[in-house]
Amino acid sequence: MIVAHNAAVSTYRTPTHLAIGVTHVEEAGMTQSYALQHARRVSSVVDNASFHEAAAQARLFRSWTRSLNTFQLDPGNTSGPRVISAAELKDRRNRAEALLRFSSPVVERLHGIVGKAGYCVLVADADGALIDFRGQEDRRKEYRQHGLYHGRYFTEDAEGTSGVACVLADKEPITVHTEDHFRAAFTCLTCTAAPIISPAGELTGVLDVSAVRNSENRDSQELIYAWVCQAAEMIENAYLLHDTGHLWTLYLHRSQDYLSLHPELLIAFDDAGNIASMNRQTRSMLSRLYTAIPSNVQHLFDLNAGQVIDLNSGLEMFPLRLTRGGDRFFARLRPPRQALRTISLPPGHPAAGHAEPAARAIASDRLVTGDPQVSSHLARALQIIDRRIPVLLQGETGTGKEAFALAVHRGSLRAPQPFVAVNCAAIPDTLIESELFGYAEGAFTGAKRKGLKGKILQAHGGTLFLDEIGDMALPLQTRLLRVLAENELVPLGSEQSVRVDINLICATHRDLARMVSEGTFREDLYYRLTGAVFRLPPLRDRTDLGELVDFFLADEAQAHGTRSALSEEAMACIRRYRWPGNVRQLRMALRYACALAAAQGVIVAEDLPDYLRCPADAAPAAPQPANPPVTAQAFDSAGLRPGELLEREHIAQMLACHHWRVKETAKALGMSRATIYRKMARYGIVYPGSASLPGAPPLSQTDAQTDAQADEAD
Ligand SMILES: Nc1ncnc2c1ncn2[C@@H]1O[C@H](COP(=O)(O)OP(=O)(O)OP(=O)(O)O)[C@@H](O)[C@H]1O
Repeated sequence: MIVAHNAAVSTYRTPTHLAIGVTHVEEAGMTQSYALQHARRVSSVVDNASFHEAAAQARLFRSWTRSLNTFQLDPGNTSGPRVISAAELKDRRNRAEALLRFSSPVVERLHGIVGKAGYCVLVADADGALIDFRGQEDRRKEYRQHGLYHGRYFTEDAEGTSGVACVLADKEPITVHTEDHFRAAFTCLTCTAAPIISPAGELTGVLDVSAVRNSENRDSQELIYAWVCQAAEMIENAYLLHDTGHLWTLYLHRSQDYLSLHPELLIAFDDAGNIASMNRQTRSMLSRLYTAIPSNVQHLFDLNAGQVIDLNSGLEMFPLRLTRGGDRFFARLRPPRQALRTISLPPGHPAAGHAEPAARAIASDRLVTGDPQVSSHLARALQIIDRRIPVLLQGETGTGKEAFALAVHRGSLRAPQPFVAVNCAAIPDTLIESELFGYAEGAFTGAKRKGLKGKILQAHGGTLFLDEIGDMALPLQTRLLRVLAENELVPLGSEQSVRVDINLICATHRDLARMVSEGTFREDLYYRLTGAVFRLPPLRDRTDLGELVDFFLADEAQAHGTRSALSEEAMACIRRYRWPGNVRQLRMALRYACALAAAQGVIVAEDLPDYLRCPADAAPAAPQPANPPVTAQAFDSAGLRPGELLEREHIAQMLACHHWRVKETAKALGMSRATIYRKMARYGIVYPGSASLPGAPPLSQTDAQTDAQADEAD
């Protein structure tokens, strides 16, 4: 940072209340006389209104005038910009998480283009605080010394004219080249900045590309100017596309080749054609054509929303002509995301009043939420997830706890960051510690040479999903508690703690409260995990079975190219069954049926798995598997809850259907082999005619590990 050593009284006109002097900074190579000279020039220009009237120059002149007259700043001041505290920077970055999420990849790319030429790339928030920085490693010190670093604060009222300050004032891009800066401290900088406007039309940030001691003239910045404007537009478009996922979005370009790569125009509208949002290019083009920009697509294209949607059906691209001006475009229409439509709650629903803005509600297009209980849970989870409230999901096996957790992650601000899922029951106790916490180089014999980054650290910045948390051993619970309390972890064999920042979602089918009272689950951890608790209903209680069936049939069709329909008889079988394996079992059953029915295209009852087939005239209330598990009657039901009893029954059925081959059963159930072994041990499911599990003892560390590895390889 620039350090002021000395002060000398200047002779130029100074703001009346300031007993100013020119501080000179030898480290920055700036002399006192230079600062004085600059200050005189600024004063004289403002006093004599002698700036050129070119648009940008006029903006600079206005900014100089405000800096000198309104804010009473000293143009001869050579000290650096105000630096905000680390805590304030963190807070600002948190508040601008959405902006950073969309700007980060673009900033990275832009830096890849301009970095080697000596430019750094910065993002300022809407108040002018620099919250993101990319610069060449070997120039960092220099950038920092001149205020081009995160944590610096560039507002016009404090630092006078600068690229960021001008954009904040006028919401227009600008290049502020060397002596265009108001304060002498910044005249060695060349800054080109552009606004980043949110889909709601508000200024949310500023993208800035700057260099120190750029020897080129101002015209040389034209290319940088074009890049910065284009990059800012890319950020805005990404923001808009994310924000309007619940709407129809038209992508338009004059050339069909560029339509997918880089659409010129983006217009988002609802089912009635009301335009909810458009990108900057659309806005500027339409404002040239209309005095007031039309509010419905019908006025733009002479086609109502329904006709535009019809044009799109079955076509990847279609032509569209603007009514006014007659420009022709190639168009693509993105339909609203399904999840958003299914999770919108009816007015009067307890969660409806608190609905977040639509963009936040985009949870996933991979989760069926037609059941009101599921949709209400999802809406609430999305409302709290960005507030660092840990979520606990409860529900029987296969009810979609992991799918739900993933949807919540995808609808959170952390969506671009990793989602890391760990099944605490599937990893042997002896391995789970290193899996979760990682270990340092050479931590123990057999450790990987370079150490291992544990799952918790892999989830840094994103979401960690701990499935079957009730199966975590007490010592590990203690370690996890420490991580959650301190936001730090120490990998095995390391002495250094590492900071971690995660959203935590846990799941269990166990009764954690009961485990706490029995002393098998730590009470303090229980309260840490249960910021919000959602119980996912079993499939037999869900009202959206039909939607789930459609969803899985569509999924199969997409994977295999042929769409199968369900006969009424087959659907009746599906409706009658109790689904102990829940949504997972339904998915696998439909996959099986689609494979058998592939040729004829209609799934009949005979195509369904044995356990599902039931004659229409003898619909059983309880499952009557074609191949009943030999050992079912040997189960000890003591201590198992209804959901667990069903799961036990389901796994036993599936094992019997698959001739007790664990690998195939695991595949059919969509579980890992290690999980099947665990569940067999837990529920006391034994191989027919045997007192132990099939094959070698499955729960030995090596076998379960080998199975887990094999599952990963599968
Ligand atoms: N609402 C849903 N919409 C679409 N697919 C779903 C839904 N719920 C579950 N699934 C699918 O069902 C399968 C099982 O779901 P998932 O693994 O999330 O269940 P789970 O409750 O976590 O199971 P477990 O308790 O055994 O860990 C997955 O393939 C998942 O994608």
